[in-house]
Amino acid sequence: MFQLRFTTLVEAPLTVAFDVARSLGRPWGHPLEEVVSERPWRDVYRAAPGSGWRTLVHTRHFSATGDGTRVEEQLDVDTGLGPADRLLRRRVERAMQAHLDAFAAAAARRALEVTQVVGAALVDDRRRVLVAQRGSGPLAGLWEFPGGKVERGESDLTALVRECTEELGVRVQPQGFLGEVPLDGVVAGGPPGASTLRVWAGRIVAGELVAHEHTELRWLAADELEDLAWIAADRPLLPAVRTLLTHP
Ligand SMILES: Nc1nc2c([nH]c(=O)n2[C@H]2C[C@H](O)[C@@H](COP(=O)(O)OP(=O)(O)OP(=O)(O)O)O2)c(=O)[nH]1
Repeated sequence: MFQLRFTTLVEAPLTVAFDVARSLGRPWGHPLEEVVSERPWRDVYRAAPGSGWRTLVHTRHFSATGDGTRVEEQLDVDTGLGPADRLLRRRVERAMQAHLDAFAAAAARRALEVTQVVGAALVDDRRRVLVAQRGSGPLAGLWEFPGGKVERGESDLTALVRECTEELGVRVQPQGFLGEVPLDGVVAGGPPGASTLRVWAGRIVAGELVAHEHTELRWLAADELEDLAWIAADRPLLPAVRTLLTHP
């Protein structure tokens, strides 16, 4: 019996890392059956009963970070053949390393096809967050984090600073990463994984706030977050914003 763990940081949003991992399969020939699939957070596969393995379970966790998606994998293997486990372990380890390098490269390539939106949860000295009401388009009237689409060749944080200057007339300093949500079908329709929103905490460091593109700007305290008419896709990020405001 042995257990192997691998951690890979992939320069791609969650949905892309998850979908590419699944399309690549695994570096061994034995077919596995899926027992859990929670896109884009987690999946678990195991060798089917009767396949000859006493245990073969492959668990993957995907989590968003400021630098991309962290993929944590665990393999639990028992051939039931004692010493054969040791040989197998070395082979699986080598095969997995090469496989994970290829996975990271493939996911980074696929990420280039995704529309990435960045948002800023800007916090003031009174522990309030700035929210903005969209003025036009299908989401007009709903509230969001200031921000916008990352342009080709631009980093997420460069885009965040640029968008805040364009939309609000201020210079912001991004701080900790707050989270990521899929925007499938929200930005431009498109297939699952076609767009994502990644949000950072931040502060205004220069300039006077002006709503250049939004109908209205508001500063909200933690207990006012829930009642706002948010773009629905943003709601899963609210607990992290609340934590930011209550435990700075
Ligand atoms: N800025 C922002 N956009 C969001 C949020 N939630 C959400 O679904 N979106 C969607 C709305 C839009 O479809 C898309 C962002 O596009 P945008 O039109 O603001 O981007 P942009 O400023 O780069 O505009 P453009 O160049 O396409 O005109 O992401 C959010 O919290 N903030």
